[in-house]
Amino acid sequence: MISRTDLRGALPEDLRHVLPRAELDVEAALEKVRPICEDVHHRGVEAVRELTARFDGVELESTRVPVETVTRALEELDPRIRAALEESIRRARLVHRDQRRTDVTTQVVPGGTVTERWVPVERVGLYVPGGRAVYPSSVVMNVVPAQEAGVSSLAVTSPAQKEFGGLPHPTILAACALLGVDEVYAVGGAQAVAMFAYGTEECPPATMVTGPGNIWVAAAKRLLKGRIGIDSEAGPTEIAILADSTADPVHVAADLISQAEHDTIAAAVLVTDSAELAEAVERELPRQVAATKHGERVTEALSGRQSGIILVDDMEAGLRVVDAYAAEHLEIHTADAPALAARVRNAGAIFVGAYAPVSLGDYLAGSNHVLPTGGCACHSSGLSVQTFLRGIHVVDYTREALAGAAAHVCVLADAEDLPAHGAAIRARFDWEVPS
Ligand SMILES: NC(=O)c1ccc[n+]([C@@H]2O[C@H](COP(=O)([O-])OP(=O)(O)OC[C@H]3O[C@@H](n4cnc5c(N)ncnc54)[C@H](O)[C@@H]3O)[C@@H](O)[C@H]2O)c1
Ligand SMILES: N[C@H](CO)Cc1c[nH]c[nH+]1
Ligand SMILES: [Zn+2]
Repeated sequence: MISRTDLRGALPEDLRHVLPRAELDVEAALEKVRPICEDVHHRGVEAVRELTARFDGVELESTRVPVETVTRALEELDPRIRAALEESIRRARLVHRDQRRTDVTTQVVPGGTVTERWVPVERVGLYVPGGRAVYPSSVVMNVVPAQEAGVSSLAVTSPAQKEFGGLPHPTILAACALLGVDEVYAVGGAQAVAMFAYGTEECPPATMVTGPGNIWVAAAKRLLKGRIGIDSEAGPTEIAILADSTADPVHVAADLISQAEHDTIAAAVLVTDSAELAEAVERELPRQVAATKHGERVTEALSGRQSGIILVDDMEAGLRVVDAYAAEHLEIHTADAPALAARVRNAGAIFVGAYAPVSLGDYLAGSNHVLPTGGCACHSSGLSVQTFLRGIHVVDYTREALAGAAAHVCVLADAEDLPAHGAAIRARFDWEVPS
């Protein structure tokens, strides 16, 4: 069900070949999504409708969900789901509120200051997945940081669902209403990203698109980045677990399965220095998979090349492996988990010890679950308030402060053979700026 690679005795230099990502990677998907995005660019809403019919089997009359439908979804929401969503929102707000930035003014010289002013982007399109599973929790994870950042125009999009009359799943609509978002579209996949990038007759363009999605959504974000701002490439889910002999194989197997459940190309990786744990997890996986609802999907994900158990000599080697892999989620199940966690350099989010499973972070830890995948965790962060902010430097110098910098500016301008830069300084003074 899951492959095992023994790296004991020799850890190869290039760990990327040991831990390949899914066969169908974002780069390969780019060629498929390019014509989709071009079609939306040139034909607008007509193309979005046709693509929705092709990929989601729904003939949309309008891509926009009526506001009354969004409001009604909340009225009809199961009170237990409402209570859980409210608690999820409350905890996420606590964490994301603390991420807000204050403007900082630095006095560089008397009369010369630089202020970093934090300004939210104007309009964001928030993607909420809805293909194999539905993700009201991703409404919370997208909307809360955008709101805390002060974004004034928020639109949510999620795939049209055949069984719900071509609307996104009602719990997704209810979560939007709970958070005060009433601009919602029934569009999924690459065409949704293109809709926000170019705008259509029914959806004004956005400055930025964020949110998780499958390989097609991640590829569209990579393709249109620049035309529109994006967060990280939050594609097919990954979990890596770094564990020693103290780990409980039942917990480890359950957590691997919990994330394999997302997608047939989800990745579940165990890195351990304990052959006994590896064997116990190998025995435990089929037992738990047999009892899980999405067993077929989980089996495909676990048996894919992107998943596996890696045996290493010790935790030092284990750390090198997980850092090279840069997982979206990294769980640490070891004797001194906090100390080891503090040494990890590359991961979207780290879950410390036996009582912080990824499932907690998916819904209720207060942390954000929109996280970088495909190795992007070595250079990108998960979704946060910062994602929606731009730091603008405001430069304010008096005549005297400029005079104090003039000679150095002119020397550097000459050194770069850009004399007009120096001339712009000289033009402000009636004395000759020495060069
Ligand atoms: N990294 C993260 O933060 C994070 C968080 C939550 C979920 N996820 C991931 O999000 C993904 C959700 O995927 P999903 O499929 O359930 O929903 P999704 O909404 O991402 O994708 C569904 C859409 O994909 C499009 N599509 C389907 N097949 C296609 C094809 N062959 N060609 C082009 N477009 C196609 C359809 O238009 C459909 O609307 C999973 O991979 C999950 O692991 C990631
Ligand atoms: N594990 C996903 C992030 O990759 C997030 C999620 C939402 N719902 C359940 N799980
Ligand atoms: Zn999950």
